[in-house]
Order: sequence, then structure tokens, then C-alpha cells
Amino acid sequence: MSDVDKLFAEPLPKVSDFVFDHDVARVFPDMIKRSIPGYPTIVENIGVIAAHHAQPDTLIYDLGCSLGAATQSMRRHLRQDGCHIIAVDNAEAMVQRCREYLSAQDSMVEELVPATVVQGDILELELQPCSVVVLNFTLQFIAPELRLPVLQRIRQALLPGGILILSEKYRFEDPGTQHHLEQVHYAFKRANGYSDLEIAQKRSAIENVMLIDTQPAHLERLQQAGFSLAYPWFQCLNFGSIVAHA
Ligand SMILES: Nc1ncnc2c1ncn2[C@@H]1O[C@H](C[S@+](CC[C@H]([NH3+])C(=O)[O-])CC(=O)[O-])[C@@H](O)[C@H]1O
Ligand SMILES: O=C(O)C(=O)Cc1ccccc1
Repeated sequence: MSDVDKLFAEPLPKVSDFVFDHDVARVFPDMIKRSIPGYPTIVENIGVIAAHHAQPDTLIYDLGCSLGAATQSMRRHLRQDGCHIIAVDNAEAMVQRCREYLSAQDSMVEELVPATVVQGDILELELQPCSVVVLNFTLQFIAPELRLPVLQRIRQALLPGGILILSEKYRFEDPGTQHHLEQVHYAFKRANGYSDLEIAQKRSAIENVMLIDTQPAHLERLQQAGFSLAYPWFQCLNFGSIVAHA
């Protein structure tokens, strides 16, 4: 169902800004696993953390779901009655394939929590009351000035006891830390079979569309948005994940 990522393998006359189109959707599982250190651990534990905090008869949102990896993980772990997952992405190519992946999961496992895939922009989406929200590497694609309003809307929609799971690529204020973790991230990519050319071209493609924050900036913004508690639960190199409580 998915292919090996060779999107940046040949020299490109001009590297365009990264978009979530059909070419990306086709290679996405391979691309994300070979690009984000700790991704499989994060995805699996999103299921564990969501299952720990989900409340019976409530909604759960997976915002910027791509192919629904976090949704599938939550469906493997959730045992509460009456939960319903709404997985949202604005990229048509992702939404189409996400529906296929979730149908395949339905045909293999009985009595999974229902999941609905919606094509929509999380900047415009009206969030209903919910107990868990997942932003797994999605906020980094939202314009920086719109990040606080998005978090405020999520905070407003969360029920008492509700949580947000926020995973992001981090930047580091300290130049030495930034340099070393970035270089080791490239070494991780090389170890996963990407060439220096692929690494360089992918870097150009994402530099204008993925503006990353420091972990302290995320924790500060979550507090500003009204979350009562926020703590990192995982970090691997320059990628990490935070749980924030309503
Ligand atoms: N405004 C927006 N509204 C809706 N979706 C958006 C928006 N902006 C970007 N997206 C979507 O956010 C996703 C980010 S990928 C998430 C991985 C997934 N969570 C995973 O658990 O595998 C992360 C990555 O590629 O690094 C893409 O599918 C975009 O279309
Ligand atoms: O590839 C990278 O360097 C990243 O930062 C992660 C990523 C993964 C998939 C799409 C865009 C960015």
C-alpha cells in the first residue's frame, strides 16, 4: 500500500516548498519512520496515554492525522465504552488514504472504537467537547501567530480531566545544542538510507513551511492557552512530545 521514499533522491532544478500531496501520501509511512527519531515509540504510547485519560462516551480528536497512525494506535489501546475518534486533515491525498488504512484495520480487528475521517482545516474546525486531543507533529505546520489561538480553542473544548498530546520537532536556543542535535538527526537519516542530497533537498523543502519552536516556548504557550499542567513525556534527539492537562 505504500512505497519507499525517493522523493528527494534525484537533483531537483528547484526545490519547492513541501506539500502533503499524493506523492508524499504514497511514501508517507516510510518517510516519517526514517525521518523522525522515536516516531514508532511516540505513536504507540499515544495509544497508551490516550487510553489512560479517555473518558467513556466522549470524543477524541486526532488533528493533522495524515494516514491515521495515532488514531490506529488509540484504537488498539482504548477500552472505554462510547468513545468516538474524529481524525482531521486538510490534505485530500492524506484523507483518502487514511480512510483506506482505517477500513483495513476495521476488517482485521472486531469492535474497534469508531473513527470518522474528516477533510478540514484545524484553523476553522468547530471542536466539540472532548476528553483527548492529539497534535502529533501538526502544530509545526501552523503559522506561528496562529498556534496560540489553536491551543486556546483546544483548551476550551477539553472536558475537565481532558488532555492534549503535542508532539513536535524542537529547536534549541543554545547554538551548540542546536548544532549537535541537528547533526545527529542527519546521521539518523543517513543511517536510515537517505543520501546527503536527499537530506539537503528535504531540508530546503521544509525550511519555509515548518517553523519550529523550543520546548520551553511550547510549555510557556500551553500555559498561556490555559492548560493547568504540561510536561514532556518523551524526547529523542530534536523531537519530543508533551502532555498538557486542561
Ligand atoms: N491547517 C491544517 N489543518 C489540518 N491538517 C493540517 C493542517 N496543516 C497541516 N496539516 C496536516 O498535518 C499533517 C502533518 S504530519 C502528521 C503526522 C500524523 N499526525 C501521524 O501521527 O503520523 C507531520 C509531518 O509530516 O511531519 C499533514 O498530514 C498535513 O496535511
Ligand atoms: O524530515 C525532517 O527533517 C523532519 O523534520 C520531519 C518531517 C517528516 C515528514 C514530513 C516533513 C517533515
